[in-house]
Formats: sequence, structure tokens, C-alpha cells
Amino acid sequence: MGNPASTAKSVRKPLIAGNWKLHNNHFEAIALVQKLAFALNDADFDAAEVVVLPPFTSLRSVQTLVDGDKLKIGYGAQDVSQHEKGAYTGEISGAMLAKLGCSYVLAGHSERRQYHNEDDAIVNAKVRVAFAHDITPILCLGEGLDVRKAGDQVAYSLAQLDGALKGVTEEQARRLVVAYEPVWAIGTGEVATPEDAQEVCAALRARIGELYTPETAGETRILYGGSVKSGNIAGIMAQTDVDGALVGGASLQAEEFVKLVRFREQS
Ligand SMILES: O=C(CO)COP(=O)(O)O
Repeated sequence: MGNPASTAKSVRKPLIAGNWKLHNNHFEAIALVQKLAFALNDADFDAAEVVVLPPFTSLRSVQTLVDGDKLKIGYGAQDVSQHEKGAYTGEISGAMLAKLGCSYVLAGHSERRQYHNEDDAIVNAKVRVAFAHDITPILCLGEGLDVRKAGDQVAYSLAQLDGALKGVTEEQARRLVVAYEPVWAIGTGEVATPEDAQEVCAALRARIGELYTPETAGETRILYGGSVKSGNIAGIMAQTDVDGALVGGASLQAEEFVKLVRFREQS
């Protein structure tokens, strides 16, 4: 059975986001964003929306650079507190990120789920906090190796999607970005095949269509993440339901990230 929402790929602007993880102090962040800006700010470059997700301590510097020079580079954070304010030492609130002009925030990255015990309820709270502050959440989900070996990747990913979207309204869902990141492909060099990525991304889109409407599903951008590089992005982006990439390691080198973003221009 075909998925009608899949036909609308051309209306979804590709999104390529660099998740810097625990890399780059604010000096290094400025240097990297300047290099990206130099290589991506030609007037006619419009092939993809390019976003960087630096550590919290670099956000102010990136904001100043992007605003001051009107760069065509978006930015956001890697995490947000589920709490609005209070005695939560070390946390960063949605209001603080909004004040820094963040357009995006990751919610539920597998490294947060794994090392900080974030379950679906916490991820759901973070998604809702992001929407409440007009920040677009990039909801990360995906299965580990044992689930993949058992062939349960679709059911597992859909359950994570359902859990994260509780209480999210139709209007909010329209702005949602989902990133399918199979844990076994993150930082391992082992990239999912384009068909693997398409299988789960198509299922996620179909479920968004069931939870909301096919129109909303047709507008939702779904990214793939896990060992994406300039050499493998074209095959992944060719898939009907893959609208972009969430890139870790390859986003830390300006030259490689620019090559990846400009993949269509390579022969
Ligand atoms: O976790 C990722 C992006 O969020 C993927 O990381 P790598 O691209 O380094 O595999």
C-alpha cells in the first residue's frame, strides 16, 4: 500500500544539522562557523537549510556571529531541561535558549537516553518545552543493535515516536523534525543502507499521518543520522522519506561538512 504523504518530498526543504556533541569551545565555534559561512553564503546557495548545534557555552558566540553578519546558518542546542526554572543545578531552560535565538533543540538523542537515563516521558516533556518556547524540537530516536538483529526496528522506533508526541498538538506537529538515528550506526562508521533508512523513515511518516493528518505527515521533515559523510549522503538523501541528515563527526571539519551540504553539486 502506498503512503500518500510520501509524495510531497519536494515541498520539504532539506535540513542538514551538525551535532557537535562535546566538541569546540567558543573560540573554536567562532572559527568553524566563520569557515562554514564563507563557504555557504553565496547568494544562490539555497539547496538546504544548514544548522549547527554547538555546546551551550558556544551559543552566545554563534548567535552574535550569525546575527551580526546575517549568516544563512541556523543554530540550536543539543538538549533542554524539562523544567522551566527552579532548583535544578546544571540545567538550561527553554526560555534561556529562546532568548539566545535558538531555532532548534535536540530532544532524546540516544546519548542522552543512554548516559542520562532519559526515557520517553522525559523526552516527551522536552519536546513540549521546546514547542512552548517556539523552538523546533529535533526528536531523535532509533534502535540499538539487538533490536535491529531481531528485526524489530520499525516497532521500536514507532513506540519511541508515540511516547515522545503525547500531548503534542496538530499545529505543533507541523513544525516537528524527527531524526532517525539507529544507535548501532552512530560514531561507528557503520552507516545504515539507504533502504534501511527509508524503511523506518517511511514508517515514522505513516504513523505521524495516523496520529495527526496526512497533510501534517507530508510536511514533517524526517532526517537520518549515523555515520553520514560527504561520500554517503547522496544515497541517503535520494530516499523518498529522508529529508535531511543529522551529522556528528563529519560536522566538525568545515571542509567535509561543506562538501556534505553541497553534495548535489558533486558529480
Ligand atoms: O549522533 C549523531 C548525530 O546526532 C551521529 O553521529 P556520527 O555522524 O558521528 O555517527
